[in-house]
Amino acid sequence: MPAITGKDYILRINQLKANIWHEGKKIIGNISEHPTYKGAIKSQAMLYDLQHQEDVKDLMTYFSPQTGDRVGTSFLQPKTKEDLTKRRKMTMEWAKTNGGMLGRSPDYMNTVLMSFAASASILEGKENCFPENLVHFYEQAREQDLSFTHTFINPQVNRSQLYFEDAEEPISATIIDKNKEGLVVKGAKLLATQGGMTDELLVLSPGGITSKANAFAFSVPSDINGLKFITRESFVNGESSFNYPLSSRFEEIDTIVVFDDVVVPWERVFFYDNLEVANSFKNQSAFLPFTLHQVVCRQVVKTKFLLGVAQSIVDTINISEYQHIQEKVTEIIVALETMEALLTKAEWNASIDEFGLMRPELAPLQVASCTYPTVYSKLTEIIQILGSSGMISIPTEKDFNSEIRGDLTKYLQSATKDGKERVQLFRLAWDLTMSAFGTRQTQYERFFFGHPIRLTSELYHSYDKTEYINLIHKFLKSKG
Ligand SMILES: Cc1cc2nc3c(=O)[nH]c(=O)nc-3n(C[C@H](O)[C@H](O)[C@H](O)COP(=O)(O)OP(=O)(O)OC[C@H]3O[C@@H](n4cnc5c(N)ncnc54)[C@H](O)[C@@H]3O)c2cc1C
Repeated sequence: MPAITGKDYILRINQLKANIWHEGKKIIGNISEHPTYKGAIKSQAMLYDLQHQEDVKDLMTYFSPQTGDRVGTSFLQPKTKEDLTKRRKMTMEWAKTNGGMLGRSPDYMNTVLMSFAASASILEGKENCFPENLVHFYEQAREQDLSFTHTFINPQVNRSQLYFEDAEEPISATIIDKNKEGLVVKGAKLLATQGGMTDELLVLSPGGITSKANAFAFSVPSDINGLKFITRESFVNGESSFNYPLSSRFEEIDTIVVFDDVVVPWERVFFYDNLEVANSFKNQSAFLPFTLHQVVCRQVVKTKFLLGVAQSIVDTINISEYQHIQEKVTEIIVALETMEALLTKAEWNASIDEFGLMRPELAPLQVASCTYPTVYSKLTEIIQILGSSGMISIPTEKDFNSEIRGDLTKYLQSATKDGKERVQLFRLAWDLTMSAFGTRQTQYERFFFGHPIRLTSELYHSYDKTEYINLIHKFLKSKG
């Protein structure tokens, strides 16, 4: 099956019947109709529909090298700068439909898989490694347009560097047995965003592991025997897009993943029991530059969304004459231009890598990923400050449909909008920055790619500083 439509996606996800636990109960019935999942599933379905929309289908798809069918552009292994540009435009096209709020739109994980498969040669000849499984699985995912979530973080039991898990039964997902069908895995992983609403779950060991039993990479269908998703509390307060413009549409539920003796079929195993590979594959592969490229594209779109909300508030209550307001909006402009400049530099300096991919320059993308986790929370704070009490005086759609409508329309009017239009804007600003959905977005941007401190440390170690050291040596030797 080539690039799917939204209907295909919904049908497949409903058929899966993954084992999902929500508020103490197992979800029974169609997941696409469940109040917590339905908004995000519908929004994700719209992304798949774009792959078939006449005016953008050439951007959203390309012709499979295997079948000649149209397949999703996020699976494209870029060989030229044009390919890389196409990938950027595709990600931005998808992100525009949700203001960058869907952190795990399918292009994120498709990019992860694409980059891993392109780097499969790293695994060749290494113990307990199956590069051919990885390549074959990528091809299958591309041809069937499979959707993915992933999980790699172990439960937050004890993060001391000296901690070694020695519980009787595994807490972190662990290989407890091997048989002729595959690996037997027991334990848990935190966390999987969109858990239960994707075809597949890609499972990887986190960096810095010390036990072979925790060293693995594989993918399993979301409904495989023994796999359980446990959701957090839902942040969907209702279906009204007036009241909850973002959470009603883009709530990507986060889940804890439990493996109860899950048998991972051998053909789905990419590597296991190999500490050296588990701790190095991610960074040696093309994962970082390509995944960060997708991430920064989405974050640029998200920053534009924030800027649009901020300036709309400024115009609506007419506060643009104040210098500190100008300074605050300018801070968002600076963030946007900085992120775009970093993205442009990464693409400008792209070059063919050892896997034959047109790889964007890594350092500017790393800089973006070190910057955004701290900048994003400042940007949301700016919106809270601009909106002030307006973020609180936000009656609901029901109020506007009641007999007090007249009061609200009159007393909540603004310089440029009637009461209802003004409240609609402020409800958006609230859902973006203050609701449970909004604060989760902030936590997501802080942590979804790992600890900010680890990201800075990685940049420190990978950044080539030789030229600058030589400059100083030369300077010190020179005479005035
Ligand atoms: C909204 C959201 C969605 C997510 N979605 C996914 C997903 O879909 N799939 C997935 O696999 N992961 C996901 N994650 C997990 C994410 O990758 C982790 O949050 C991140 O890697 C940090 O790990 P942790 O949360 O376990 O924090 P911890 O490691 O427990 O850190 C807690 C605190 O201690 C500090 N700390 C811990 N160890 C060290 C150290 N060695 N050096 C310095 N400081 C340290 C951290 O900086 C942090 O401040 C998601 C996270 C969030 C918040």
